[in-house]
Amino acid sequence: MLHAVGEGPLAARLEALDDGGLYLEGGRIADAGPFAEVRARHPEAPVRRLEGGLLLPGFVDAHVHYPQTGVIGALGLDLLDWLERVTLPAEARFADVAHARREARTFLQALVRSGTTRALVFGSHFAPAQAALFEEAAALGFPLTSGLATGDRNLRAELHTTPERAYEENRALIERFHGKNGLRYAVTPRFALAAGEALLEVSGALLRERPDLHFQTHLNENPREIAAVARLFPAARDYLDVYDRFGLVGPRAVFAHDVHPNPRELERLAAAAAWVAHCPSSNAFLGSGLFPMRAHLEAGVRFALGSDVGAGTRFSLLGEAMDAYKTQRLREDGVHLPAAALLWLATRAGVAALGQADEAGGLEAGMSADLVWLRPPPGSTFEAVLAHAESAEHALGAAFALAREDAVAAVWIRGRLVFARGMLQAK
Ligand SMILES: Nc1nc2[nH]cnc2c(=O)[nH]1
Ligand SMILES: [Zn+2]
Repeated sequence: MLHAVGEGPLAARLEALDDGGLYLEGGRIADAGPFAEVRARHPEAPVRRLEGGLLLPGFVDAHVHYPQTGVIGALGLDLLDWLERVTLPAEARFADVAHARREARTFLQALVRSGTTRALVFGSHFAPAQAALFEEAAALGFPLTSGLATGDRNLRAELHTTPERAYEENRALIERFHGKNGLRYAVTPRFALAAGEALLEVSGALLRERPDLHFQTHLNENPREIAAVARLFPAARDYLDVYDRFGLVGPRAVFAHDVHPNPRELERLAAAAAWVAHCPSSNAFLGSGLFPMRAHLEAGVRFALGSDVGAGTRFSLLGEAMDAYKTQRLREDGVHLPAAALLWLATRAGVAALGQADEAGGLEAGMSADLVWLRPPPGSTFEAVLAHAESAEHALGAAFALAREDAVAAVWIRGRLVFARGMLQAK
């Protein structure tokens, strides 16, 4: 078993035990260490043996879209055309709540089968569809942070709301779900291109009324998008400033992408202790660009990893970590990311972005028992490489390169088995 420790991606170290043991109590890790020692301290406890493979903390996805599972893989488009031609039509179908509920189940299953045990999820534009997601997450015991996506221009008419309606629907959803059953609410205007001033004002008002809410949106993803935002908000200094003027830039905010920031925006994100969700497979897929990680690190801007499904090409945070690594290899100023940094980004960074760093992200005593057991499918390349791995770094590197959904053997959230290969879902 292994996890990453340390204060940031570049300070991260791996802690690994060949024959480790965890003692679970009330959904938490109550004791951890070498198996023989943990066993000796808890001689009566029932034992579940996990032979082979790697036991890791569950992954945390800091940016993923609930209504977009079905659009993964729509080739050949950049952000604005992809939204108009493929994604917004698919999202319009969530007006049908029966469709939405089926998709909510599929979406949550896709997360857990990929080893994701917590996530910040971009919601649907339809309040009943959003309620269905919260209900399904509560039924599964998935610690979801999410909110109603809102926009009042430049989408499709069916997806548009009004500032008044957005306020009322947000309030009702917050009342029903926030802080209950492990669910948390995030105010979620889609992006500045789709949100008029009054809608952004409503978003700020909701955050002022309830300072324990989270906030998420998109930022600086694509040059055409950035130019359009500048035309819509001529008084704003830059893209981030559009949000800042409405009180939306703070430590509980997560801005997806930020592929093309200017130095002022980086400085402001750092000063506000806001988070960026780096979504490498999406940025490659839509041709949005190569994330300037060094500039974020040098400015002191914190970032986590997001799959950004459906522009992202799979739910696996192992895959996103590999793509983050490759993206840096492709930049002249790229940051070298060792295995410990990638694991830190896939676990500790996401929980910190969600304000849950003390709750999950590692295997130390006191943490929620959110676990993923990777075991190579028999005959797989992952199995062959793992057999040769002589260090935890190499084993983990093989997992980032090769392990995807089919290598996830079992997943626990708060100590409860939520997925085991071969079973639809273990309750
Ligand atoms: N990648 C991505 N960027 C967006 N910007 C606004 N909406 C979206 C979306 O659905 N996906
Ligand atoms: Zn997104």
